[in-house]
Amino acid sequence: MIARVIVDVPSRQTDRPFDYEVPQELQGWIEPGSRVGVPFAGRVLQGFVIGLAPLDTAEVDRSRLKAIAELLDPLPPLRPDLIELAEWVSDKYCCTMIAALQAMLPAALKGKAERYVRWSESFEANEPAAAAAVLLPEGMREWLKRSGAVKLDALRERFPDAAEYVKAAIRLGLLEEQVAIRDKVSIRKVLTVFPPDNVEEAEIAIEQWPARAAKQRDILAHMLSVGTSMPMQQLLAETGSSASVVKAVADKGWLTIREVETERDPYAGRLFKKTEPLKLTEGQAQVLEQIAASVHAREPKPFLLHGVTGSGKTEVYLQAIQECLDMDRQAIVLVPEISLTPQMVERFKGRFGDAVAVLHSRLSHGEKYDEWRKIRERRAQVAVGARSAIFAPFESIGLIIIDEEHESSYKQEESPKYHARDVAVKRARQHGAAVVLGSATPSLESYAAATAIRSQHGSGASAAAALLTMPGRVADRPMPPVEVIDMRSELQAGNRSMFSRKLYEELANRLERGEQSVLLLNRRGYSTFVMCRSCGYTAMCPHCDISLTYHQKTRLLRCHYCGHSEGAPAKCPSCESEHIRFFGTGTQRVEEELVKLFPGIRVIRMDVDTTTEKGSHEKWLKLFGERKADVLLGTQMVAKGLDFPYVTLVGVIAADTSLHLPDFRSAERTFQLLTQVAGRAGRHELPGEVVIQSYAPEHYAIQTAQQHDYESFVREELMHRRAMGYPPYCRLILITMSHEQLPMLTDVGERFAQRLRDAAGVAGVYGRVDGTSGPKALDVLGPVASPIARMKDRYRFQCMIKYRGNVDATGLLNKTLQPFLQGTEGRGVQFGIDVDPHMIL
Ligand SMILES: Nc1ncnc2c1ncn2[C@@H]1O[C@H](COP(=O)(O)OP(=O)(O)OP(=O)(O)O)[C@@H](O)[C@H]1O
Ligand SMILES: [Zn+2]
Ligand SMILES: [Zn+2]
Repeated sequence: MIARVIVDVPSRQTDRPFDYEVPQELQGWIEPGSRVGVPFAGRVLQGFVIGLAPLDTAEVDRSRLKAIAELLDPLPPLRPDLIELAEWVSDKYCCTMIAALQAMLPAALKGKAERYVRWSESFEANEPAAAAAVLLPEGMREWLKRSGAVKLDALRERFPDAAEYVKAAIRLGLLEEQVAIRDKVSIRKVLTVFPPDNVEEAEIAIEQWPARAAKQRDILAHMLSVGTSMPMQQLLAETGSSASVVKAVADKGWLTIREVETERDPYAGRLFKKTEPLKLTEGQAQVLEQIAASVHAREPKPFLLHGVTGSGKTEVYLQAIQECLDMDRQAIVLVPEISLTPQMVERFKGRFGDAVAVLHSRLSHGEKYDEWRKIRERRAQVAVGARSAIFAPFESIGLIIIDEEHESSYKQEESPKYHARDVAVKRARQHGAAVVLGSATPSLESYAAATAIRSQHGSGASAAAALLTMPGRVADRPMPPVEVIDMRSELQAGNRSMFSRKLYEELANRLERGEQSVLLLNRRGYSTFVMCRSCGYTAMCPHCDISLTYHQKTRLLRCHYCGHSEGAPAKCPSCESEHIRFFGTGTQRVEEELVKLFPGIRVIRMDVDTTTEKGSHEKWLKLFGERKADVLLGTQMVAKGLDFPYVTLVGVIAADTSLHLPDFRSAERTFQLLTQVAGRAGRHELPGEVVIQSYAPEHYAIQTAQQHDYESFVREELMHRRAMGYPPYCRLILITMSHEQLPMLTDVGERFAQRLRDAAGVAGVYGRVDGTSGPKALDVLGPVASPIARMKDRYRFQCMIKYRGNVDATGLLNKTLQPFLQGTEGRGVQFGIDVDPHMIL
């Protein structure tokens, strides 16, 4: 028997399966989806078996055929449907097969940690009947019970023919698989640092701290600004300091260090109040009926659920999931990373209890692995998670829900650059599952796919979807009235504050009435950079063409692309002026102004600076939910999914900053943001109100957001897209090329673009793509220097392929790129490909 193995070499040149012999002792253990170690170019590398075949079909001669060196897990971590899905992902997004496969697994399975297997006492206690049903080889049960966790290799050696039984027992939960031996204990001890009790004293101490011990001072300042305890490891990572410095501060009595027990189950011990299904409104019931019918019919049909903010989409999701579980099938719910708050988790755990597994990036590797195993071993039937949860290893998926489907975080920005929405539609087709894309502000792509626009122009991003709508809020609550304030006339009237008179007044009202406000500072396109006010000098990364970002807490300048960091200068390096300023996050300035205007106001500020620590995001929301603050002030992250009954005012400080970015989606993103944040007001009994401040109040994105008028926005926006030839009227592929030497790069770039044009010409599809061009066309724009023209000391160029949806552009690209790279023409130029890019900048 031979195995076809995708080996972990991240290069396009070796992106194909290699044949290996399956040694006698591993027969029965190895199946498609197994992870193995194989000899490759003189080393043993990790690989995935994607198929088995008879020995005589091997691509090389028997004498040169190498054997698989080791088996890494008792159960194959990948299911056959996921291997097929990986093939689709690698085709569609022009990425290597290995990148696609690895995207489907939890990080704990990527390393080469030892595998262990052990007897599960808890399972046996709960399900003796099932336990008895598994026929284990003579003596195995006793041996395992005696030995605790045993290495997979030891188990195989002792019971060479037990493959089938062991795998069945793991699937059933009778045996447990473990990554590393320390996983045996579910409680870990973590060295944790606690901030001082007396904050005022500590602040004074910081002021007077001797200058030569600046590192110690920084540690203490960091702990004060965080305000809660944190693991030592995390503190060191965040400050770049060393443990001895932290100990020195502790020795002086300002910090406490001790061991704290932590649970592996991130939600262990937390009680979720059981919720019962609500009686649906008529609108909800109609929508549910259609979704349920599709679930029952096992029809892989996507629905686009356009429901205004507060229309009760979540309750529809919950009841649709129930239908799916009743059929003994499983459900995946994707929510944007940022909305994956305890509030959100509670809604699902409250209804389905332990059947819910939660997957998100803030979990540790071990926690993620545990949640993943719950799914694979059928202990969980519902997976709630961010983007990558779309790969949850369920056996029989009946329903996939994507909440806030317009969110750009569903698009992965590193390879494989997949979009979870499109993967969901594909996976649903494999399983015969229904798909629900829900949003108050659907993306234009999805909306076009669900309406006639797509069929007219043959450019749909995903399969045609059926449109479902919930145009009103639950209990006939009104949408909040939105007032748009022209900030130009404020200035003319002599108001130089960042708050308009109206917003000031309304804030004062809320304070008086004890109600809460949400303030959004639209900061897309801004960053915290350093600029000299005398000469205009800005601090740039020496390796990348991009300004450095200032980090308040560590007082360091960092490059977001390569990680370079340096101390913030006290004097301008260019003109020696001392007027060098940190243009802070902006939210900080708003906070200062608020405190000045309303002495005693309680403000929670949420932005990148205050939410980097694990759990901080949740902490702030919890405080706000408990009404321990009057104002929740923040960036984009306050706009989503929040449902607080006492929020009656939403203010947007600067609505337009995102309007003028050189990105064809800027109007769409602005409309979405304004509509979402406006939707936070008046969701319960108390009526809400929204004030939007703008310097371009006549812009249609702002006008239509004011009217809560999604359809009008779409109509206007589609006109622009059509005229300019942008999605959904065409599709895009962004090709980024990089090299250390500029002349080499320009030369290769030109050649490659020409090669693509030639190939399109031969295929008979080469032509301009805009609103008026014919139905079958593909154009190649560029190459031009990328907006970030140099990164990590490499120059960057880009080409854009613009094409109609009925042209096989990825096929053409794959066919052109492979020989180009394998030949001599590529000359070390690195290619990055982004299909349906979201970041054009
Ligand atoms: N049938 C119902 N009866 C009573 N209350 C309901 C019903 N359905 C939903 N609700 C309540 O209405 C509020 C809004 O619902 P939900 O948060 O699901 O809205 P949504 O459509 O997801 O909004 P958004 O897009 O703004 O997140 C919630 O507090 C929810 O508990
Ligand atoms: Zn200067
Ligand atoms: Zn850099």
